[in-house]
Amino acid sequence: MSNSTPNRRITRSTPSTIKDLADGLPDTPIKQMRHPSETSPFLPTKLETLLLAIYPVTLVLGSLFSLLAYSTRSATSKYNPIHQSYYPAAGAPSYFATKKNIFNVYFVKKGWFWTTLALAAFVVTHPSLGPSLRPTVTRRRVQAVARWGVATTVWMLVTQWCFGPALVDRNFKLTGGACEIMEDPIKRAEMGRKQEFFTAQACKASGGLWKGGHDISGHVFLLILGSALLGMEILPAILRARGLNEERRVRVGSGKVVKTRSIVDGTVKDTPVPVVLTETEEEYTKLGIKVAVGVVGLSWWMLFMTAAFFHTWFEKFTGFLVAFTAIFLVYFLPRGVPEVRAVLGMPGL
Ligand SMILES: CCCCC/C=C\C/C=C\C/C=C\C/C=C\CCCC(=O)SCCNC(=O)CCNC(=O)[C@H](O)C(C)(C)COP(=O)(O)O
Ligand SMILES: Nc1ncnc2c1ncn2[C@@H]1O[C@H](COP(=O)(O)O)[C@@H](OP(=O)(O)O)[C@H]1O
Repeated sequence: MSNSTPNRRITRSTPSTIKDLADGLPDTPIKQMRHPSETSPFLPTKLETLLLAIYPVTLVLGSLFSLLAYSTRSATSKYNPIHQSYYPAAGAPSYFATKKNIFNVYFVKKGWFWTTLALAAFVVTHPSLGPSLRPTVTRRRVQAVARWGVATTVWMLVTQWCFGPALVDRNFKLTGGACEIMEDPIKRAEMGRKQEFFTAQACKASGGLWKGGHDISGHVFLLILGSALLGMEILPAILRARGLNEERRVRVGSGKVVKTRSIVDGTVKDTPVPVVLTETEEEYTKLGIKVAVGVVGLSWWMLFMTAAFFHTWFEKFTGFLVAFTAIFLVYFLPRGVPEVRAVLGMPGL
């Protein structure tokens, strides 16, 4: 990747904004006011920070709602930490506080499928990745699938299978958890060797109680990771369609940090080339984005419901932390490490 052409910001002769002025100054107080993402490519831009902040805010508001709302205080059932829900379900404060609610059963419990479907719709229709609805293999499509592959691997290791039980189950056992029927020696003998590595799913399916350990919220993890993945993928397309400025920065081969909008086809350019879309491409742009926004919206609502009616504060916090680690790996690490970016790329770049 060439970086011999200087960045547009550096070549501009007359400063027109306070930020331009600050860029030309040594370490002055104005310069110190710069957003952290302007100095480290690993950090989210102002807009990304604002959007990602929705997650912790939702978790806090949902948890506060469960403490303060009349419906939860007056419910005939109380929150039961072993069942991780209001128990018995018949006295739950809301339809959304029951595990069998239709959105939980068909949307969250199949959440990775819906995330994959929405991403696939965006990848095959959006003109910024390749010709709409044509099976052409482009670099951007391959890299989008690679990012999905890394996120899917993390999702699988955390919630499904990690060379045996998933990480959430291993963590539960490591922190002192066990399946209650395993404590009965007769039942334990009946189960045999196959189920020695017990998982939450196997425990609950055998009528046991999965209790005692720390249970990272799988729902919080999945809903944040899936919706942030879709959000991060479509954000550059939305910004471009609205003619808004792109503020992401990346470290290039020489070690210099440049704005992504000055990179065109892997080369640092003086003037970004404007994107012109045909009418059909615009239609597909809208369709791919609408599907993704729909899945992101429903994920947000279910995250709010999970925060309000399920889990303890700490279980939600660890679910959030694991999801944000995965988001950092897939979307922020490549900005600062050109070698990782060569494989995973970046949405819209
Ligand atoms: C970028 C495009 C992707 C490329 C994919 C390749 C081709 C795609 C072509 C078409 C796409 C159409 C369909 C997608 C087909 C296959 C890929 C999907 C793979 C899956 O994800 S299928 C598995 C679905 N399962 C889930 O989603 C389960 C989600 N549930 C959980 O993770 C857990 O239940 C939990 C975290 C919600 C918590 O569990 P509990 O503790 O409550 O039990
Ligand atoms: N928003 C939501 N709606 C319904 N059930 C939810 C939920 N969030 C969490 N749960 C339930 O709470 C339990 C713990 O979830 P998790 O650890 O995935 O966050 C799971 O119970 P089950 O495993 O009995 O279905 C899950 O279905």
